[in-house]
Amino acid sequence: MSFAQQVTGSSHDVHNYGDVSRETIERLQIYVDLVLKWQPAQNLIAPSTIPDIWERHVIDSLGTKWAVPDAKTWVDIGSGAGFPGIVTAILQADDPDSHVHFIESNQRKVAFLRTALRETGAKGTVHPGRIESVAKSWEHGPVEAVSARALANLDLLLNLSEPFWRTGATCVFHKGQDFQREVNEASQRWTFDLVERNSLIDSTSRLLLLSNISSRQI
Ligand SMILES: C[S@@+](CC[C@H](N)C(=O)[O-])C[C@H]1O[C@@H](n2cnc3c(N)ncnc32)[C@H](O)[C@@H]1O
Repeated sequence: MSFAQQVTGSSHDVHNYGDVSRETIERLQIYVDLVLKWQPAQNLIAPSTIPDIWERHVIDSLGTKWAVPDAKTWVDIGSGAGFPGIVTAILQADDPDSHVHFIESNQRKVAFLRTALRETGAKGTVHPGRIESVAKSWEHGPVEAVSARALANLDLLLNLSEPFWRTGATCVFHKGQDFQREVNEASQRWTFDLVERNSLIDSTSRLLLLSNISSRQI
């Protein structure tokens, strides 16, 4: 059975979660088709999640942009196959002032992300390399939000994204059921204002929105 044949959900499922235009649905479909096409060679997502790609990856990623709807400029760190960054870029594809920057160290995923941007018509720039070095030599101005999913614990995420939140970005981090322990640990090194949002697909997971961040070690 091909990967496409394994998929149980469809683009129509997106309508159960929010108001999304026909053009956005079409772009999301192009993106999902591309992930499935590249999956055999690139192993972009965990094979066990392919049947649920719409819910587990696409719909889960919609929550990022919807959590900070006014943010137009984003950095998505450790982008992988583009969840949530490509979904964010697709949601704001019609806004001429919007832009998503992707930072990814794996060259094959960099190639995939560039192809996904081109084929969906979403706006963004892919920065190949490690977050630590790309962020430290950042020359693209401040961004309004920084996103990450399945990358690192909260303490490390705050370290990695410091060059972006220092210039005013709100952090939007997807976190699993261990989120409270991560918040407690990170609170020992950082102060921040925190808003918790339920994940769109899973009542035990959260989207953590952090702002007014500073280090306790001065
Ligand atoms: C587990 S994947 C998650 C990808 C995507 N955010 C998702 O949720 O599907 C983590 C990705 O981050 C990338 N990555 C990990 N550490 C990195 C670093 N220090 N700099 C840049 N990319 C990194 C890996 O190459 C990988 O593609």
